[in-house]
Amino acid sequence: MPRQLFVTTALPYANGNFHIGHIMEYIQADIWVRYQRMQGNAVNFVGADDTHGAPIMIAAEKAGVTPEQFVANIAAGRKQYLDGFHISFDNWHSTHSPENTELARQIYRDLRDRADGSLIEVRTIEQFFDPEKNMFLPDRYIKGECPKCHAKDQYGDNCEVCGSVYAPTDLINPFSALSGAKPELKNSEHYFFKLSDPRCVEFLENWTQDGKLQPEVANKIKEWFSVRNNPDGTQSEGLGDWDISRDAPYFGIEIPDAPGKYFYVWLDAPVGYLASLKNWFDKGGPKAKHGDTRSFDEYMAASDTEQYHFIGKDIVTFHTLFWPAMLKFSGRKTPNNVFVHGFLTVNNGEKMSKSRGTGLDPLKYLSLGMNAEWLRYYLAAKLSARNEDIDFNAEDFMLRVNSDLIGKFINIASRAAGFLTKRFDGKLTSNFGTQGGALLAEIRGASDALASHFEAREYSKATREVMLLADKVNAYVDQNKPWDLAKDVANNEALHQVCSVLINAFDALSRYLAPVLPGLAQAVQSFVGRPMDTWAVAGDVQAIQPYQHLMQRVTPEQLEALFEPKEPLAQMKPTQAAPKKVAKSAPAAVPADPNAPGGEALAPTISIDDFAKIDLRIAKIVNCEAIEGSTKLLRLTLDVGEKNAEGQPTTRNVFSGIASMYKPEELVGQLTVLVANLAPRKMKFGMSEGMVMAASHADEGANPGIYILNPWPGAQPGMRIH
Ligand SMILES: Nc1ncnc2c1ncn2[C@@H]1O[C@H](COP(=O)(O)OP(=O)(O)OP(=O)(O)O)[C@@H](O)[C@H]1O
Ligand SMILES: [Zn+2]
Repeated sequence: MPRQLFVTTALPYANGNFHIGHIMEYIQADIWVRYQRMQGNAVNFVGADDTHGAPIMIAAEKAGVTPEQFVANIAAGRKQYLDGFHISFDNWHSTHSPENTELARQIYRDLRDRADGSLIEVRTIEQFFDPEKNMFLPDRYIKGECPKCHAKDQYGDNCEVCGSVYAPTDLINPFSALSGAKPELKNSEHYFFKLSDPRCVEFLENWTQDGKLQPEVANKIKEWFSVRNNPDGTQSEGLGDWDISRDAPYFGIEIPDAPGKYFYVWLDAPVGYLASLKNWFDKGGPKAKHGDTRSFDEYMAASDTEQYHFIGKDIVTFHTLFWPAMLKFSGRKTPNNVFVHGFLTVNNGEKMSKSRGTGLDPLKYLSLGMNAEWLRYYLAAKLSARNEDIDFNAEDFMLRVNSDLIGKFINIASRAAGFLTKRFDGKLTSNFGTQGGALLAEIRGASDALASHFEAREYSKATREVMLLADKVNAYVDQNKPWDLAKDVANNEALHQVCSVLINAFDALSRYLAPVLPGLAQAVQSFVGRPMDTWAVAGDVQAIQPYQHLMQRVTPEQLEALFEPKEPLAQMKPTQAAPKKVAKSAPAAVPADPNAPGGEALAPTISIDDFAKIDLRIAKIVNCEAIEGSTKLLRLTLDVGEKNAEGQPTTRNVFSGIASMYKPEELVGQLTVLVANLAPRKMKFGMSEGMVMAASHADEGANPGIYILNPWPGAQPGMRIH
């Protein structure tokens, strides 16, 4: 009987595009799903955008669009990433959908209306309210002075300077980060899920400690149940009740029979797993895919349906406490397991960040022509079932792809295929000889061990095992030297034998790696003429098609380009002959067009959201110096109205290619315009922390000159330009 598997990845928050951390999670889940499908199991693998909550509402307002439009724009960008990295979701949906609204409300009603006593309670709480914006403020939109170390401009829940944790009401001189107004304390009725109820505590203690979770995860959770003394002298209570409501205005799902109250985004986010699955069932997906004619409700009620969630370590509480309790006490099936992974860092620990735009840009990776399967293989080689961080290291990446994946594995096929095609019409023999027969038996005998590694998400063990087998195959090649055998037709039979062993070995190893390398597996399927999408295939390869190159090596230039920061325009100009390396990464050169304004055609239309991504600020040039060793650059010291944690004013260092036009002393004291959120860039003379805007003609030969912008008097450093 095939297993019935319902598999999800964490729903990405729709406030930005995917970063490489998301892609890692999807690759981890996709490998598992593909392995299960190869075993003949019926998998429904779904994802969705997590769309609700204050951050999205506020981001949409800033961008000048409705929240619906905002999340629709993000959704429209998802496909290119998922297709690009061969992520085989069956369905992608949204938490802003009729299915999710209906399911979230039903789960809530079921919790509220329990015959053995409601698990929902309404309580009045005191909260900060922004009188200008007319809304209650989420913790992260309240700022003020830290009550412990008195650092200014700290968030409402914790201090980034001294690390202490407090309530927003403890802040000294609090202000709204949205309007700057002084927030007022106001009462509001909130809805709570009574997780501290003995029914919930007992259930969760058992659910989290019965051995299904990863041991390190289960141990961490254990702490949350017990009353304990904190280092700062306070006492933690054990499992507390969970505040599941927010007041209007809020982008979310309205709570039934509670006008003006919305579900907190984390209440309806995991329900999105079910919503996406329901949407997939309602569209007839499972019927078309595995002949499953059941309804969504029937599927979820069936005792053999297994439910698994792949998530990152930052969202364990939601998935191992709140989510199972919501499901259990609304009378639904609880997850069979939650698989937790660590974070991906890039080049020795640099943490991924949406806002700073650091790390490894997945779309840039693809646009450089880098093979998605290199990344899938590399991550597989590092991923285990443990909740631990892994690092993407460029050198290690090149080594594993070029030496292991291509050098040890792919090359097996190319070493044998030519002889078979030229000398034996592509036909293989099943007479493998003693040594070859033993080698193949060993490789084929590894099938169960490899299967259990994939099942247990021990991908690094699986890839290591495959590479050890590949080493044995390569040792066999070196001993039997097909290129020597080919020199004398008297050795024809031996040559045929050796090459047939190699292709059969390659066939088996390709199948073992098929969950990791689905694109390669498809190419190998045509090459060896038998399926690569089932785990077990009996018999031997009979014949091959002429060999076509299966995979390129990764080049140092590709990796260099991948991590090269983008070149800001004004820093480049005026440059007659830019060094080659710089030119390569510069924005696509615009051909001079004498008829177009300024000598270059207008760039394609952008939306107001695109524009909103660029943060332009008024900057005061407080100092300006020529740079020894550069005839083009000036070093500007800019005041953009910024302060450090201690409240001291800070300045920025920016280089600008305007030395041909301005003397440093003429610029000191002037106001100008800075692109303030451009990623900092390391230049020969130091870090450049932004870009000063300047105008120039595309045809520098005929229209030389570069002119910086100068706002009208009255503008103050730090003002945003809209
Ligand atoms: N660097 C990372 N490595 C691996 N997984 C990550 C990384 N960053 C986030 N994730 C995972 O991505 C999933 C979805 O996260 P989400 O979209 O909320 O992204 P996020 O980067 O945490 O952004 P935000 O701060 O906006 O919530 C979660 O399972 C999270 O653990
Ligand atoms: Zn502090």
